[in-house]
Amino acid sequence: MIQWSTTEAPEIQIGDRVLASRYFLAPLAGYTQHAFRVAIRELGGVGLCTTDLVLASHLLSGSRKSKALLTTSPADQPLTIQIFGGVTAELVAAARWLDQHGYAAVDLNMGCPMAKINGNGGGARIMCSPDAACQMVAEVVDAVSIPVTVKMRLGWDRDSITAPLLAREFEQAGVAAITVHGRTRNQGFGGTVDLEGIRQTVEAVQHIPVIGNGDVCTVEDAFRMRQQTGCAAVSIGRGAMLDPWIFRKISQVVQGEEPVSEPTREEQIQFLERHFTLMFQQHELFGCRLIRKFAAWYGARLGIPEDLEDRLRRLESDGEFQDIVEQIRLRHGERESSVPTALIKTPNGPVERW
Ligand SMILES: Cc1cc2nc3c(=O)[nH]c(=O)nc-3n(C[C@H](O)[C@H](O)[C@H](O)COP(=O)(O)O)c2cc1C
Repeated sequence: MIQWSTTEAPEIQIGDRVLASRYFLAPLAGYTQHAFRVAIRELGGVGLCTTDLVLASHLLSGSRKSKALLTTSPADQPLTIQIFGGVTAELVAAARWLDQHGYAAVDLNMGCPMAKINGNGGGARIMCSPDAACQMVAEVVDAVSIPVTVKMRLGWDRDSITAPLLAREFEQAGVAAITVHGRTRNQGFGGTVDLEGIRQTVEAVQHIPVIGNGDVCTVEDAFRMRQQTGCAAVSIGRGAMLDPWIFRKISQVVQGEEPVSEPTREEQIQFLERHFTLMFQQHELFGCRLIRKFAAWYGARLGIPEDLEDRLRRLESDGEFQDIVEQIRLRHGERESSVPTALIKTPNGPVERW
């Protein structure tokens, strides 16, 4: 077990917000909707959640999809809204709209590697034009009174590592914090995270918190990220779907409550039920479709037998869900494989095709 100093304050300040924990849920488009955020917050230890990325022009036109992504509740705080787009005027207008409608913070996506996002001029593509990126960020910061943060990768490729330079410039422009996923755009989700690259970004700024991100799947990974990079906080994406209790466990270690407790069998089943209930409350029958993609992430961790994981992946109705849960209660842990099915599911193949 990697030890962690218990003398450090557990909370962190980003702009005018004081967050109770330094361990955040990273945005995962298609997964980190309201239902997942609330279900995971209820387990404890989450300092901040961020929405899936919302296209600025869709937010402004009030599209149904963007409204669903902006859905929040008192149980879903603190929350940051992430926007993206290649047109500065749209990003400025979207950030202003969020400010005027009571949202507490806005995050600009400069990290997404997907072709359709980069084709819009958004996502990681922006990092290729540092002057334009700085201008864009400065205009958004100047337009709002809420904290503006930026999520980025280390750069476009190995020969173009721009994160440290951009972080320094963004701090000057008034950005409140920066999250760095320790991979380049061309790495996609392959290879390993470059902790040295994150460290260089941490060292490039003067005061603002840098949040380290990438491949944190255990409590040890989280503390290693902090020790080796010096980052002020850690954001966890896929690791939270593979183990929704990761934040609670980190918080137990931070508070000196070792050994950390693993969720009981009943807690695991109740988590699945809670996530589904929240999803169904918001989306009704469509919630069944949305919960399907979690099956591959949850199966191994929640002790779901493979055949029931497969049924969850094809879920059609509330009644069927109740039946599956009843079966899981009877057959919890009866699995051939303890490797989560989802671990082979991140984008692969030539990067141009994503
Ligand atoms: C399915 C999926 C969807 C993602 N969606 C977003 C997104 O909407 N916004 C964003 O900034 N990053 C997004 N990311 C990147 C993650 O936030 C994170 O940077 C990356 O997965 C590395 O962290 P992890 O290893 O903890 O998952 C996504 C990643 C995945 C796998």
